[in-house]
Amino acid sequence: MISVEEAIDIVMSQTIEAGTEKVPLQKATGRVLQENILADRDFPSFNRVMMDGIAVNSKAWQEGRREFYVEGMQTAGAPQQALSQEQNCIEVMTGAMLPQNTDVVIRYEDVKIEDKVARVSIDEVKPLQNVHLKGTDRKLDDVLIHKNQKLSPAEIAILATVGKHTVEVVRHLKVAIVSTGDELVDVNEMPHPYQIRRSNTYALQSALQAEGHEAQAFHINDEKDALETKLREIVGEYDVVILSGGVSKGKKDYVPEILEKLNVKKLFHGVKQRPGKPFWFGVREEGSSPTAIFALPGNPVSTFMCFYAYTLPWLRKCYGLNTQILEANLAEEFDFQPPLTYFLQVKLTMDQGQLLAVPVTGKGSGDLANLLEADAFLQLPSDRSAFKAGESFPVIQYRQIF
Ligand SMILES: Nc1nc2c(c(=O)[nH]1)N[C@H]1C(S)=C(S)[C@@H](COP(=O)(O)OP(=O)(O)OC[C@H]3O[C@@H](n4cnc5c(N)ncnc54)[C@H](O)[C@@H]3O)O[C@H]1N2
Ligand code: MOO
Ligand SMILES: [Mg+2]
Repeated sequence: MISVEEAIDIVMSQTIEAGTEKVPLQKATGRVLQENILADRDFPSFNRVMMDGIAVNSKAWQEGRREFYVEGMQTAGAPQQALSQEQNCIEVMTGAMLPQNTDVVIRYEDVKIEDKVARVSIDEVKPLQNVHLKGTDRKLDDVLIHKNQKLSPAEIAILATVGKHTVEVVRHLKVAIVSTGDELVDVNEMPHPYQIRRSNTYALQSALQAEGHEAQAFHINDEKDALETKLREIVGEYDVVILSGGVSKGKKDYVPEILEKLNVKKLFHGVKQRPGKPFWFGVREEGSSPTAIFALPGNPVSTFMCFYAYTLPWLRKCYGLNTQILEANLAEEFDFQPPLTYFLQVKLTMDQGQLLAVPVTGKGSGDLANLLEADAFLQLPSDRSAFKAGESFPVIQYRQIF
């Protein structure tokens, strides 16, 4: 059996080259950009009025004029007008082009308009006040967003403004999630006393969805022929296969032998950790592109933990993204004797700017209801058995709490 550190190194060394694809802007959030985005015009692209009010010529102002005849109105979305007489003004709206022959905008709040004459009630104006000058934010052809940037709503706004209705991003790998087990029925079914509803595939699909990722779910019973036939198809078609169950010592735990029969190269089986000890990982190099296979132990908390500790950081790395691992302080002392890395379930709180982890142990890796009580797993190293309050350890969060 290998250590958690070795298992992580092996998994992370097996990233898949995802390639690129084009997606519509509305589907681009969370994706990793694969092109540089340039300004298609100056920002702003014209001298833009910043306040609703009147536009005047500063020369007239300097000569002492405080009353201006209103010549017309320049609204947003209309071609630029020109002030014909320097002593006059034009009413202007936010987002409109500043009329030619004007260079100062005075807000309606500082003006009283009666009988087409605007009387200004302030004593001072600054040159170009309330004017957003063409090209002052960014210039035509400036690089606005660099390749490899993960797209958030801020980048989406910029992509929209430069007219990118489709965007080149890192391709999403095709992910299959497969539950195995004769005891499992689907959510819409009523289980017999000896059955349960399958929850792992839904949990994994949801965890991927939270990451903006789609995945197809399958179920296979504990039958060698069915496993071989269906897994052959799935492994042939998908880039990533996440299995749950059938990897331990049971008489119907066929998954490892079937995967090896399908020429999936086993990279490890068994990790010195709790939960998730029987975790199996391998790759199939056959065909045009490799397939990575995460065969996670079926106990719900094990499946859950292994996905967040291994599969998710691996998937992000395939897309050129890092998984930042925070540390949290243990809130109370904790003992764990076996020489295994213990992923302790914890409830996270914030204490004077520090993450604090309160143990909520639950009843083992079959106790999926305990996932509701915790937010994260605190990774306690295998080389010690006593952990003191206040010590800090890496934390793998599955619930975003802040
Ligand atoms: N003799 C030994 N027995 C077991 C060992 C061991 O070392 N020696 N390891 C235990 C550990 S640790 C784990 S974890 C489990 C892993 O079991 P499998 O990966 O073989 O999974 P199954 O046997 O198929 O199922 C285990 C458990 O999980 C439930 N399950 C499975 N899939 C789902 C699902 N999609 N949704 C909800 N629940 C699921 C299943 O009903 C079982 O209760 O093995 C221990 N045994
Ligand atoms: O590894 Mo198992 O996940 O402890 O129950
Ligand atoms: Mg089993």
